[in-house]
Amino acid sequence: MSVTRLSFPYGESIQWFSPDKIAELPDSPLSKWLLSSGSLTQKLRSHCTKFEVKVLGEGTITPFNGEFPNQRQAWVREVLLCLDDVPWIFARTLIPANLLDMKQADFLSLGTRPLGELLFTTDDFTPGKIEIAHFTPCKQLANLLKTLDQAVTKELWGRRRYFSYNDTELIVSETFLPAARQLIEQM
Ligand SMILES: C=C(O[C@@H]1C=C(C(=O)O)C=C[C@H]1O)C(=O)O
Repeated sequence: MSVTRLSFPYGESIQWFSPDKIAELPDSPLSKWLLSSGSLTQKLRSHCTKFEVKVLGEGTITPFNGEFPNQRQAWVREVLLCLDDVPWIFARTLIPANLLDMKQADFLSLGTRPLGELLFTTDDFTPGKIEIAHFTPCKQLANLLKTLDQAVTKELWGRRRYFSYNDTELIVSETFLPAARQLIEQM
């Protein structure tokens, strides 16, 4: 899989909704994955022999309009979570500058370790609300999926979770790629 950091960021401006505002969530088990609490990494690891985080890019950039209210800039980390060499999740994490300052070593040294190892192994971060989106990728994300040979035949589903740390919070969004949806729907 040859993706380049030159195209970072891959994320797109997406409309997120509270789950109860979505007329029709996808059939289970996908909706169970979208709404599941706990570490997604842990859940993914139980469905593969080889779990890998491929970092697409990280850096301080401007979030999309409305993506991260009151944050003109944020540390953004985009990764692919791969199960047995198949990319399942495109994840985009937004970390506000004040939180990055407090936990710089943790976040900047993550590399190919999953963020979940940081968020779920200490009591520092409190999981908050989940929002859901379903969308047709265009531009960067669509191009990324082309390079991954994952044709988009139907809308993608994603979720984003808020994690609070003292009086600030980070946002983790996870988009389920076509390969993941196909395999989850066979479960
Ligand atoms: C938040 C978690 O961490 C996962 C790992 C990520 C990363 O390494 O950037 C991003 C999103 C998550 O799916 C988790 O495991 O639930």
